[in-house]
Amino acid sequence: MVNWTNFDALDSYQALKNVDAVNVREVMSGESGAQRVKKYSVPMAEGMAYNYAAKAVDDDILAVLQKLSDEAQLTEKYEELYNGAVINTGEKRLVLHQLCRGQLGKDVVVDGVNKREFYQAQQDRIAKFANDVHAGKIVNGKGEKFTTVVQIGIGGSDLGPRALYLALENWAKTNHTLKMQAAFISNVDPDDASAVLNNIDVEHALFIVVSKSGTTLETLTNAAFVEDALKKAGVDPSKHMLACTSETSPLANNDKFLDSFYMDDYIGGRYSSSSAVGCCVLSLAFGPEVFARLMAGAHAADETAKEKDILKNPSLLDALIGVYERNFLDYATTAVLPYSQALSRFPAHLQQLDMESNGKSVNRFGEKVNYVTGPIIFGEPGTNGQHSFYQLLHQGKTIVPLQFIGFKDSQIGNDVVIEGSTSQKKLDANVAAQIVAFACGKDDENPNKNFDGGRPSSIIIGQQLNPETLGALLAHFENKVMFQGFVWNINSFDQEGVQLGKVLAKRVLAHDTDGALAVYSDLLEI
Ligand SMILES: O=P(O)(O)OC[C@H]1O[C@H](O)[C@H](O)[C@@H](O)[C@@H]1O
Repeated sequence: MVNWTNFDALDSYQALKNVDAVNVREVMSGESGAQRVKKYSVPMAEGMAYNYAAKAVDDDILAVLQKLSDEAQLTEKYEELYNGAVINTGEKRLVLHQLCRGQLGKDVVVDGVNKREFYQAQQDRIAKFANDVHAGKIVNGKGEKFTTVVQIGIGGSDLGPRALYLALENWAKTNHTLKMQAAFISNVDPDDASAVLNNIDVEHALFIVVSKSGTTLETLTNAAFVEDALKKAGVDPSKHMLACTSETSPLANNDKFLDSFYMDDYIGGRYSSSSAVGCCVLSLAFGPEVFARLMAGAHAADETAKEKDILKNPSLLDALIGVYERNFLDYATTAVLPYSQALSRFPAHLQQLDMESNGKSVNRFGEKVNYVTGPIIFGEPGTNGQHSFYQLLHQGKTIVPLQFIGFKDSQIGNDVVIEGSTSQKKLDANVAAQIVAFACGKDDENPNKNFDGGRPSSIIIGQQLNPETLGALLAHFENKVMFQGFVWNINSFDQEGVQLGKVLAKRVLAHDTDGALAVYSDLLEI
């Protein structure tokens, strides 16, 4: 059995308070910096590496972080999780998203159902459905092939799948495995659905209504919006609409859908890309084999997350360094900066993953904690970000730890040498330069041009963004967030904080308002 103890009650918490801080500028300058870049690197799944040379850690701090990991029983807690313990205490649920991509420990059986088999069976059903659509065995009312798939969902039923689709769209085109174009409708803003519908050929589109709960206002509204548009276009919605939901939801077993695919309550929305939620749209877009490759990459990362030695476990190490920065260096934010245009929506996915999971003030037993928890996450692809918010990152008063992601090869492979280098080389040169500029700064007599440096970063480096490396990236961050939640002794798997706004919005629509809500409603003429 593991002990669920508050972070500040651990010996290693006190030890971390007393460690000697590392001056990033000093250690990253000159020969010492070059040695750190070689030394402070951990292999990740699928040939990637997590390099943390420019973080404010040294061997002494790493040793205390190892003690913290052992004392807080972080890998033991992970083991409890994948073996089926009730980790989500708020909702009294198991947490099984890793089981969608492979068996990590014991069989998890609930009410006589082997959960790994259940998730695999849904993937198999989706694979058959997708293959039949691609082969023209499942067709529209006129007997014609579907060419487009549209996901209707929000939050975890949108961000992860959308980020993954965009991450692989150009890779799939290049590798001749883009079977269907995908589009996404999430916002209840009518312009979102209208713009997507205006852009696609509705007669040849399949729409997946994705909602774990089957009760989300935005998604149900958009599903009805699309149904209405299909009817107006003279198309039978039941031949074009699918459902992806949990078996107990109001959307389940509904014959107004062409077919339905299921996840369950043990998969949190922001962790659901590996379940039917991501499987459906990605298998239709890229083919089931590509989804299987994505899952294989994620499973490989899940396996490395079992390692007790933090120097061999990149997600655990990343988590612990993040905790050190958050609780002892007082850094409140983290920027995710992928030097890959394909990862344009990955920061948005990580924003939900991290902030919805670890934006908590009470521990897993509902008691207030006396330390800070999850950081604020934001980010944009480089080099675009360099010409936007990097000014503050370089010279602002707030130090923001940076998570870079970079690849040696492009996805499309089309490149040109201009002034002696390809665009890919320019991209990679920029990320290398940024890490050193942030860490080492530059002295200048003119204070306006002076860079203090000392701004910590890490980088995940891979050969190319493909299904395997993308899967490993996805799981790396999920596992990082999980380990951090374990350190803080919070429940990373519920999200009560999003409820209040929803309840009040329903009251506005029912005209049951008072106080400030009434005045705002009047101002907006609702
Ligand atoms: O999939 P659904 O049940 O429609 O939920 C969609 C999203 O809405 C909720 O409000 C939560 O904030 C998210 O965690 C969830 O992913």
